Amino acid sequence: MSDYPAVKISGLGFTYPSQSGSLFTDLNLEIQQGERFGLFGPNGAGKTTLMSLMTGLLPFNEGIIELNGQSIQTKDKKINQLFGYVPQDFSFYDELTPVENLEFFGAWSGLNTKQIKQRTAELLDVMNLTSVANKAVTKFSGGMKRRVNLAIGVIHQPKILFLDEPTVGVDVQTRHDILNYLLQLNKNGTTLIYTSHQLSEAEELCKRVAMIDNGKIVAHDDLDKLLVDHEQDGLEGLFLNLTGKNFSQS
Ligand SMILES: Nc1ncnc2c1ncn2[C@@H]1O[C@H](COP(=O)(O)OP(=O)(O)OP(=O)(O)O)[C@@H](O)[C@H]1O
Repeated sequence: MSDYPAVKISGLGFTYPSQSGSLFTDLNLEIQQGERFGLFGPNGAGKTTLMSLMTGLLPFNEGIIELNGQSIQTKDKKINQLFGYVPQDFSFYDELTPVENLEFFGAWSGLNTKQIKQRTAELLDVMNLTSVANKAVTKFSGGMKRRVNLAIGVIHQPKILFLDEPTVGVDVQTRHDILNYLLQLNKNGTTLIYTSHQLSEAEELCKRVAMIDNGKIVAHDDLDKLLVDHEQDGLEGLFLNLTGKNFSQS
């Protein structure tokens, strides 16, 4: 494991071209190796945008974002192999089967044929998708699609995994299975960087959190410590205390 933080953001500035003001100004954040880190905030706070910046999907001009000590702005393909991204919107090809999707994204992330075959079989099993492995994803339920989305994000065994609302629209059993899988990945050394509006799930998964409001980080610490410091017994109260906004309405 390297000595670098998993993520280091220094002096980040970002403005959407269509917006008048900056969303982020001089934003700084460090996430250490092996953390289970949650990024929370009201609708429009900037969580998805920050994920897109950390994963290089959105370009920026001000500041530096490093993953394991490497700038995300480098053109080196190795940095893409370092992290996985499970976006809120499904990122697979609907008309393809889970096997075809995993083969495609496995090759895209640099795996060889043997590795792709092995990882595809493993992930179909772990995600309980073996019986539908050769059926087009378009006919799947929301929960099955979430599992395909997650499998694609982890096919290359990334060291850092970004997850944007990975359990939206899934049933209790699927949520439980996904959370257990993520905890297992973290035990084996994967850094998890997660955002969600499911607070009970977040409390279960995240050890360290940052609260973001209007593009500013208003708190960043161990979840347990923040709860004690702000005399709260859960993320819902903490959120209200820090942002003045009700999470369930955000
Ligand atoms: N493509 C875009 N072009 C212009 N403005 C955008 C774009 N995407 C997001 N924004 C604006 O940037 C701000 C942050 O949005 P973002 O989606 O990052 O928030 P969020 O915290 O992820 O919200 P949510 O909880 O609703 O997913 C909002 O004011 C939003 O309107």
